[in-house]
Amino acid sequence: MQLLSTVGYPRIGAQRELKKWVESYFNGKLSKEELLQKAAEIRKQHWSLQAEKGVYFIPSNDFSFYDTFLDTAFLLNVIPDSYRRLGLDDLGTYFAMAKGYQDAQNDAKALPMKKWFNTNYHYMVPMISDSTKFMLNSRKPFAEYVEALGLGIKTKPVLIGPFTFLKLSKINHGTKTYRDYIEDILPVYEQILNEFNELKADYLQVDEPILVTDLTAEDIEIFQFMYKKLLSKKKNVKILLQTYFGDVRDVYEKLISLDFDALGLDFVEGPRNLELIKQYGFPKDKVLFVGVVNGKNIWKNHYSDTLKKLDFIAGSIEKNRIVLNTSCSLLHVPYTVKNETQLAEKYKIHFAFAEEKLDELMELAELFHEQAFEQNERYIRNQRIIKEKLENKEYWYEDVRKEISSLTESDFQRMPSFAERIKLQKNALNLPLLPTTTIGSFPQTSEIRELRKQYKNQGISHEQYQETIKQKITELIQLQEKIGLDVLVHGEFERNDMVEYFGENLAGFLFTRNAWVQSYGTRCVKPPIIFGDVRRNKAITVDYIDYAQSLTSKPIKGMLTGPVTILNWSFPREDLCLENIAYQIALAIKAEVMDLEAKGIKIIQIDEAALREKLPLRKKDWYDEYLCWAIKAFRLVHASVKPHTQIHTHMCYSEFEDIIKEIDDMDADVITFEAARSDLSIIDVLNANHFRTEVGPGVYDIHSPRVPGKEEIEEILMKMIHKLDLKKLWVNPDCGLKTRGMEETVPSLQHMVAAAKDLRKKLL
Ligand SMILES: CN1c2c(nc(N)[nH]c2=O)NC[C@@H]1CNc1ccc(C(=O)N[C@@H](CCC(=O)N[C@@H](CCC(=O)N[C@@H](CCC(=O)O)C(=O)O)C(=O)O)C(=O)O)cc1
Ligand SMILES: N[C@@H](CCS)C(=O)O
Ligand SMILES: [Zn+2]
Repeated sequence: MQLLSTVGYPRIGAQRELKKWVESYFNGKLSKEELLQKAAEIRKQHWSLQAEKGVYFIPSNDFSFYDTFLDTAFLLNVIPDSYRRLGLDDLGTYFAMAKGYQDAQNDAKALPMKKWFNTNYHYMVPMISDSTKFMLNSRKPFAEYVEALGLGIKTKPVLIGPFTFLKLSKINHGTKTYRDYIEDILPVYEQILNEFNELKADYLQVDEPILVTDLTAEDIEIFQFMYKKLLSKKKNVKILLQTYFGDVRDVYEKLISLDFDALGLDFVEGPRNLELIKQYGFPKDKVLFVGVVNGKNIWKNHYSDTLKKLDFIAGSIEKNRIVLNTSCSLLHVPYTVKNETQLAEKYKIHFAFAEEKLDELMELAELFHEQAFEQNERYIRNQRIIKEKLENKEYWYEDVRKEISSLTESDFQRMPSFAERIKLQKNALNLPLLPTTTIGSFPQTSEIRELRKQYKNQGISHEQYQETIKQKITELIQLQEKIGLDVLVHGEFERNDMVEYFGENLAGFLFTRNAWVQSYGTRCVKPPIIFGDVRRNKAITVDYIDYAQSLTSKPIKGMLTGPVTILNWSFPREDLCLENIAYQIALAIKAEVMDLEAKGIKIIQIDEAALREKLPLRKKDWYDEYLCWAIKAFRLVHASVKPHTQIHTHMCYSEFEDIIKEIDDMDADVITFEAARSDLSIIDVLNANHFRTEVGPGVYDIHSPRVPGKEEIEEILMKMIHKLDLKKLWVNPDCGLKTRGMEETVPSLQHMVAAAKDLRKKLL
């Protein structure tokens, strides 16, 4: 029988228990001992479930209180002095790195956070400097291995590999590169290997996902050097080199020649891995962990397609050296379909969340071994469900399809040119120099969330809900006027999430009650599911935004989420063309834009927070596979507005260096984005590329409760002014304020407005 494996399992709990416990610990409502105890209980549940479902290679050390990359930094003692100096206990230091720490004496910023490859998960970026002393600083991987053994479960401990760790860390030293830390990091990994050897672990999973990205000749040489050295110290514990999110074309030949015991390859996002096996073969002394169950999407596995892949692989490798695996960690999918009690069975049959994916592994193993698998009832059922999905006409909109097929170039081209319309907009808006604004959301207090819960559970009527939201909007308009902001927002109080909310209000989407996925730390998202064609049947945001504008003479910025972001933060159908889905969503959001404009809204922001995220991991695919339609989808949304309507967009992450021209080509009038957490490096990029669009690089980081001082913001603005055209500069935070409390939001915005006002005086 085929052995089964998972790369990792979700850890937040089926009802987000871990998130709630950690937050209770932050609020002082749960003691450290209670938190540790509850964490052990949830780990036990995950291990036991996987054992029950027949998984042989069950991961351990995939659990984390915040992020496994941060755990690795902590394990390797990559802890900057600024956190050590706080004198906190281990857990306190760990959370200070995650969230920042501020008290009367101390002010430590959180570590930077970045997107984990092309997912909506964020990892904490370790900071390596000359004072970093690599050494074993935590017992976590060993303790969890022993904990599982105590339950009678022998796990496969999981570690981020040294190569990926160094490549994704920030080296805080002018001249040094990651290469300079190889000799420091390897002895710690050697020690880890030795300890697992002493603990008699069978297999250690070492994750090196960076191998699926473009590597230079130097990278490859370093990778080889590191593993030759490390593997030469290997004893009994076997090493599984695990990759995911793509293929390993740059290093496959090296991987098969190194002394790994097993390789883990992704055959969902890395179809080219099949060709590599065919072309170069697969050594007789290794085991192949075959990632065929998609760890990133929630659609049922297409057994017939998967069995074809497995058959192909079995042409080069005997079945007893093949382990059936998930394509990546199941961290990126929700827990179980079972908890979707409000979703009709006719939809649910199409989904496999983490728990159901374990069943899929088991069924695939059975089918893989059967000569006559086509007669197996599991196979027949799977074929029937897939067919039903393809033929389903419930969300099939001929009008939308027709509109898309008749689009011409002019539908993507806004007129007149940027230079002409920006003048008209400046006259119409009459804003001061360095206009101040926010990104859209204001604190989502527990009061608002509780209100929405009541509404969803039919505890209050639609009118009561709407009334209270409008009350909140009224208070927020007054607050923003008092703070002195120039362009106001309605606060997004009616939205559970910037994507899920639109999914709930567009035909073609399904939404869930419990399908939570971790985004960062304790923060989760519930991606809507794109089930068919997308259409806007009714206006979505117009009523609230129109109401907000009726309360003030200052401009209200109408707030929408863009098509690429809605697509990227949903679970799209795997059998439909992404470009087409993006255009369908674009037409729906365009209708919303036109309605807002008709109501007299002068500024409309179309957030494309996730545009950068799904850029293919291989540079050569960037344009043809993605940007060519992603940029067009955005342009389609706003191409028809009047010249004096100002279009803003927002992106949370500043790693735009290589696609800066394409971002300018989105043809927005203003773009706001994250900058504070990335040392304002984006400013040089904008400067060097003569960026045309007006810009609002964030002046403070909203991911931490830390309140920035007025002088600090002024200093940041001065740096921006030195490099960017003063007349094109906006002043705003990095991102929306939904995760913050009012207590820090108000002083932060007051400082921001005061800094802008002071500078205006100085500069005029
Ligand atoms: C900008 N970001 C976003 C990303 N992806 C998205 N889909 N959306 C984003 O905004 N990716 C990149 C970043 C990630 N950033 C964040 C920031 C904040 C969160 C977050 O706060 N998530 C919330 C859940 C939000 C939500 O859906 N809330 C619902 C349900 C609220 C709830 O839990 N209700 C309780 C009752 C009330 C209570 O006790 O508070 C319940 O049902 O029991 C809502 O508001 O209605 C989180 O809690 O994690 C995510 C990503
Ligand atoms: N308008 C959204 C963008 C977040 S990326 C917000 O302010 O939360
Ligand atoms: Zn943002």
